[in-house]
Order: sequence, then C-alpha cells, then structure tokens
Amino acid sequence: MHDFLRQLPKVELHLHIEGSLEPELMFALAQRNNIDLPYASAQEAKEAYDFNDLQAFLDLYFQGMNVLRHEEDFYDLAMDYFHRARREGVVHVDMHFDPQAHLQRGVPLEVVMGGLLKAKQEAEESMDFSVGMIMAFLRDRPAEEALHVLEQAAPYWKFIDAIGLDSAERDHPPSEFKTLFARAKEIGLVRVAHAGEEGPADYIIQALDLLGVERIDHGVRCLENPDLVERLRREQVVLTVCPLSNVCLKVVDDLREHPLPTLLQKGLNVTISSDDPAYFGGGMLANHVACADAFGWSEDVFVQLTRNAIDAAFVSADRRADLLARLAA
Ligand code: HPA
Ligand SMILES: [Zn+2]
Repeated sequence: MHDFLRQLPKVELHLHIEGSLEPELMFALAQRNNIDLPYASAQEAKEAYDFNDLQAFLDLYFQGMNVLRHEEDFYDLAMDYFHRARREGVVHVDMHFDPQAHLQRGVPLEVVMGGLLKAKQEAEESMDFSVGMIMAFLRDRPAEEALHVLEQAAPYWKFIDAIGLDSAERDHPPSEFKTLFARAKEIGLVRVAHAGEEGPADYIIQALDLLGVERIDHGVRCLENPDLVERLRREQVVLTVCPLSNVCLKVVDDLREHPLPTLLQKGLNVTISSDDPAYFGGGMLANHVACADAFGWSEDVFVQLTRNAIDAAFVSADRRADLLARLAA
C-alpha cells in the first residue's frame, strides 16, 4: 500500500506555503538574515510544535515565517516544498499564501510574489509539477485591510487563481468578508474559504451563500447540520480535508475517530491535503499513509479521492487531462 500511495499522482488542494517551512530551512534563513530564533536547534523547534488548538499553532506559524525577508527566501521556501512534494509523488499543488502576514512585518508584496512566482515558473518548466496560486486573507484582521491588499495586488491578478480566507476562525464569520469576495468575483477570481474547521457548520453555509466559494477548506464540522450535508452532496462542493492537521490541532482526538469515512459514506466530494506539513507531522504521503492505517481504505478509495482533487485543481485543461490519464494508467 505504501508504494501504491507514493506512486499515486497526488494533487494537493490545501497547502499553506508558509506552513511548509521546515525547521532546518528556518534555521538556514535565520542565519542568512541575521535573525535570532527562540529555539536552540531544529530539533527543539520540532519539539515545540505541540498544539492544543488552531490559535496555538497560528502563534508559532506567524513567528516561524519571520525569517522570510527577501525574494530569494520565498523562492527557497517554495522550491524546498516543491522538491519534497515531488519526491512524495505529488504532481500539483494549489498553494495558499498570506500576503498580510508579510506586509505587516514590512515585507513588500513584490518580494513575496517575486519569489513565489519564480519558484512556480521553474517548477512548472522543469519538474513535472504544476502550481495554483491562492492569495489568502487573514480573517482575524480587518476586512478593509484585506480589500486594500487585494487592490494593491492588481499587477498580480493575472497570476492568481483564487482568493482564500484563513487564520483564526472562531468569532470571525465569513459574513465579515462579503465585500472582499464580491470584489474578487468582479475581478474574475475563484473563491475558496476555510470554514467548519474550528468554526460551526453555519460558517460553511455563510461561505457558500455570502462569499460564493467554490471549495470549502476543511469543512469537517458540516456533519453537525444534516441539511447542509445533503446540500454539499447535491452540489458536490469540494471539501479539502486535512487529516493530520485535524489531529494536531485537536479538531479530533484520534485519526480513527476522524469523520472522513462518514463524509465519504454520505457521498461528499472529499479530497485530502496536508495544510501545514512542516508543523503537522508530514506531507501528502504521510497523510495518505495515516488514512490507510486508520481507516483500512482500499486503493480504489485513494484513486477516487485523487480524481476528486484533479477535477477541482486550478490547472489548464491539458494538464488536467494528462493527470487524469496518469491516474487511470
Ligand atoms: O489550518 C489552518 N486554518 C486556518 N488558518 C491557517 N493558516 C495556516 N493553516 C491554517
Ligand atoms: Zn488551512
């Protein structure tokens, strides 16, 4: 099963590139940029990654990305993840990035976009790897700021596939971001949002009805509302579920109690992603292997989940056809 899962042409729809910053690279960038870290070693950093909830993780996530200062740092960050993902058999990623988290530290948008887009171009030219770009907005910061950043990003709109909504979910309902998402629609961008990770099922409904999202990131708490589950099934809304993330952030106590099998059994359009692989115990392969161990799924289940992801990925029609052909082979 392990070999099968490694060879499966996996497609990751939910990945925060800043959450792919491995402690080793964090140390290398800290040294290059003359920044003090609150850890003595990469090992000590890993040991500090022990979270009780989303906010505890976010505190370390925002602290970790402080080593990202220059264009080449963002390039190195993305290339490091692309190489690792490729070795695990990942062939495409839709990558979230958090411009506000960098702008607020004084790192210009041009630096972030320059580094990430250079890495994307290089990976697509030389690595049999494709990359979708999701500009994410921090829901625990003011909606006006998000709108301002979206306008500021006008020179990059043509390079962006979608906007997303992430960071602390509790008490930050999608309804606050109606204007932002309406503007993104006007620009011609697809919309996705984190909802129903720590927040209630109602936030999933808001994301669909008020923000017009095409995919729900996480969405596992939909099961608290049977009408919503029926709607997600009928409309085949894609859920980007992140099993190891949910365990690490205590959304569930144990992977064996994860609602993934129930979501599948209810006919929902489920996909599997790693979310923040450097913080949550591994990337796409680790998530797939953990699901195989916890749920005893057959190869057919993983093929279906991968087909769901290929169908929903931000790729060209040619690339999608190529990935589907490879899946069938
Ligand atoms: O899992 C997450 N949830 C919300 N915001 C995030 N930002 C990075 N990872 C996450
Ligand atoms: Zn996420």
